[in-house]
Amino acid sequence: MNELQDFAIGQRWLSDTESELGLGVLVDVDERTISILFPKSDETRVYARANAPLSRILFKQGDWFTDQEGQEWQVENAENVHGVMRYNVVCPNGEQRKSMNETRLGANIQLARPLDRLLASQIESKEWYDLRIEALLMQSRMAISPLRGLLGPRVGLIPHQLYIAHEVGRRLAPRVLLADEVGLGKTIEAGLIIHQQLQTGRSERILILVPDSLQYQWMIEMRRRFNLQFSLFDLTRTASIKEHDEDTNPFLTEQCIIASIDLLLDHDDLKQQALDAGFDLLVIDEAHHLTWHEDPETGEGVGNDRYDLVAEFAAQTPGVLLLTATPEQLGVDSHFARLRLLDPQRFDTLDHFLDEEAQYSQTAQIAEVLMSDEPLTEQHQEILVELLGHEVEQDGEARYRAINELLDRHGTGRILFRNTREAISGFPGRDCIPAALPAPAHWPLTGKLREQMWFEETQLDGAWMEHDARLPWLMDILRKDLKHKKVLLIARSGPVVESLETALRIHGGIRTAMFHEGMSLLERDQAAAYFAEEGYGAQILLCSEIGSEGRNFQFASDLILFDLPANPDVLEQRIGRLDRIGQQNRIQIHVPYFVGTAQERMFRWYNEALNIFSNISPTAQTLQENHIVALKDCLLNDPSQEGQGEAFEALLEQVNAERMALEDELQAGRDRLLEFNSCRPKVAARIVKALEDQDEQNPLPDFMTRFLAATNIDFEEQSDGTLIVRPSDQMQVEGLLLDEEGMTATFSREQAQQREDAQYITLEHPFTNSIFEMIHTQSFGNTSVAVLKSAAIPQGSLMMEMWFRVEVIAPKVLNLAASLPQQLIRVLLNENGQDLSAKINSAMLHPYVHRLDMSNARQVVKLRREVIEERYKQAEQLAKAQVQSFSETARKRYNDRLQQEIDRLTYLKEHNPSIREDELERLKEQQAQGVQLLEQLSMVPDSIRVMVAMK
Ligand SMILES: Nc1ncnc2c1ncn2[C@@H]1O[C@H](COP(=O)(O)OP(=O)(O)OP(=O)(O)O)[C@@H](O)[C@H]1O
Repeated sequence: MNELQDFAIGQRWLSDTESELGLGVLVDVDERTISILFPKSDETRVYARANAPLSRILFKQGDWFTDQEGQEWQVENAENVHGVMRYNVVCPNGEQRKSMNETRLGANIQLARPLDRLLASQIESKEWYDLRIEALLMQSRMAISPLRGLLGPRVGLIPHQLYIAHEVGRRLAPRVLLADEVGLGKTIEAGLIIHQQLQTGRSERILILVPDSLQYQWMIEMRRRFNLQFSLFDLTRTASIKEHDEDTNPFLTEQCIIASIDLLLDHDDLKQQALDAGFDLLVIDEAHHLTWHEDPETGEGVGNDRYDLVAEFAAQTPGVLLLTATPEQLGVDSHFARLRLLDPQRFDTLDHFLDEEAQYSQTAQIAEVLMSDEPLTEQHQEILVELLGHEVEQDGEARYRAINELLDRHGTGRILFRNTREAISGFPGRDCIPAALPAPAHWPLTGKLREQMWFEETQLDGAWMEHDARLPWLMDILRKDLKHKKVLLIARSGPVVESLETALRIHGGIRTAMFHEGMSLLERDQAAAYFAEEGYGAQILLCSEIGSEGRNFQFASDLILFDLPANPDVLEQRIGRLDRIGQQNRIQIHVPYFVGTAQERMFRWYNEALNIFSNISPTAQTLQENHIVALKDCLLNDPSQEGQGEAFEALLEQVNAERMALEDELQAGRDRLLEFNSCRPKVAARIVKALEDQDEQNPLPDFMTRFLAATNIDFEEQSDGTLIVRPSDQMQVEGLLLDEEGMTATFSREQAQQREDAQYITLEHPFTNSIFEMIHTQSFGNTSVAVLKSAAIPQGSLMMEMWFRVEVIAPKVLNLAASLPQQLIRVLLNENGQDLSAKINSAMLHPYVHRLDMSNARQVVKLRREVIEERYKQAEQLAKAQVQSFSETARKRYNDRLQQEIDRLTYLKEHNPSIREDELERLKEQQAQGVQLLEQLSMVPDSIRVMVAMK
């Protein structure tokens, strides 16, 4: 078999990465894409023509194949007719000859049967055989592992993230709002979910829409941490695709795409094409920009353009992840509307939502009791009967189950995840360092708030700097206290940042970098990199407000707020650039303000009323909204005027008291419940432990070094434990994902996080997968003849070990293989046909098996051919019988597993309308389809080893 590059309809192709789909037929081809129908699994896939992971299947004279009716034929000769092969074939008894197109080939394809190879003296080395079996065993364990999709990512094991990933990543078509507080790892959670969805085949086409300033960061994060190659679609990219072919839909040329949401907002044609292309999973970052409100007059909902755009996509995409650290930033209306995007049936009207919110407190209170050691009183039991329909026993287990039941019925429980810093330890904390400066002589003390707060923004030429005390103050601290520090400065506007940067660089001789909306994306990323550079990098990065979202600057711990934003959530986003996972030091927040101006009052509002600098404040946004009118009054009016000063002091005091009361209330109430739902500590701890165990007992390092040595791939162990792996001229295998220039590899999670230049090699890394895939699809090590050193067995007699793979040909999305009791069957027979499979396992046999030189090995096969064939037939029969029982077990398991889920959802649906009807329907369909497909397991002979007993 070999590859032909020209495509023609009717050709047969096999997926390199998913051979279980069976043999596909090319059904459509155009300039950029090809479509392959896989009849066995009834799926059509569209691939980019340039890099389709497919192999053309061709047969040569003497090869055997099976046609669509299951009839076997041997090829006598073949000719190429307009790109499609026409085979002249003969049936096994030679009585019938005919000519048929390759289109008539059956979809089940068997590559290089091990027995045929063995009998043809194609004998492989003992090392290769051992490696093959180890790889198959690792792969089959992975297929049924609950950790699938969580092993590969280069991330630290952070419980709340793993909990969410585990909970959401396994869902079919997950639709959730990831709303952890700023900097707790929502991008990582989304990446973990995406990774699981892709690994298990639940999603294949993914679209990530982000603000344009975050596109590269997302692309890099997906590649660096998850080994996922997302393509960045901007105007240049889409235009260049269209240049080649006007009619191509660019969104069909790749499976995983990142684009700026503005690109689709500004270009209707692209938006339409993205909609037409269709995706399995949609991810929206910074989702607080999607806003919505109910028109008080008409009662109609009105969304902004972003909301409407996402609503269109969300309506036709099965999976949707929305990410925001500040879900209620723009009010409860928008929060409700975003939940409605995810589940329109459940969140039907705003009023209904508000009513329900009001009732959560009862649920929260009783959940609190259940979580504590407090005994359940009669009164508690009454509430529980009302909420759950039954009483709850006092023991821990029953209480835990009851909490789960409550959580399942809690309104947003299944779709909203919000972890807070309070619940997650390890953040070093923050200090506020105010700098009270004299106001410039003509600073406005009356008039518009905009001018009283940010007068510099009205002077685009930078003239304000001449009299602004913040500039000398800034130069001074950068030269003294912050001399050897990395400093992030954020101001609201681009022009202000530009003027400041020029002044610091030219007049202050300070190494600066800048980041604002007037710069190209590339320039911004370069600036961020210059700032991150140790040693010679910039001392200060000056950002406009766009730098306050999503970026990672936790290597710095000094933040200068050159001005204060109008909104507490925006302020939290700013601080969040530094106050993130990975921050090692207490964060120093420097806040200059002009004494006696609105700036001072704003500072005091944030500091004394909302207490936002020293702690993330979950109530700040709501409090500000509630007091916005009084606050505006106080900000606008000079406190030295009569009565104003007292009014402001009173407001600060009142709101501070309210804040503390509200925080106490939240503490006692609903947020604890939401927190518990967002991370159930026991479950999270179990996942972390399982991953730690896997890291500790990882079989991969040993396997990999032996594999590299056995296949002549160059590798060198470094003193720090990393490996440098390079392809060599003598390399004995093909098809591995290894670049010409090679790679630095590490197997250690810890090292992988420090050494980003090193590939983190895991069971899910593309390189490992390419080895497994090569083994799966090629004959690597699938025959072996060895010596069995044992005095207990008659000398010269044979023992045979044969492996068969059990495969389900089905759409990957059903994940049926996970229900098989095993994916491999091993049969061990002695020469007389005694079945020793159960008695002697591989590990027991291993120490007794030794190499046999090739010429003796060939002799053995030649002389003992009959016995070998006989035992092989027997093994096949034994394996077939097992496959039958596997099929029954798998059907029962699959059916039961889905039935449990269906029962749970049906039951919950009676109590909690947050269960979507289509979720239930989908499960039922999946159950029926899966059970049916599991009836037809196929058994593929994988490998064979003949052992000769010698002393
Ligand atoms: N499990 C992890 N292992 C290693 N690094 C992590 C992990 N989780 C988060 N980080 C790092 O912490 C920082 C914050 O993570 P991330 O950007 O995902 O947070 P976020 O919640 O999306 O932030 P924001 O609210 O600012 O958008 C990032 O630099 C990320 O790389």
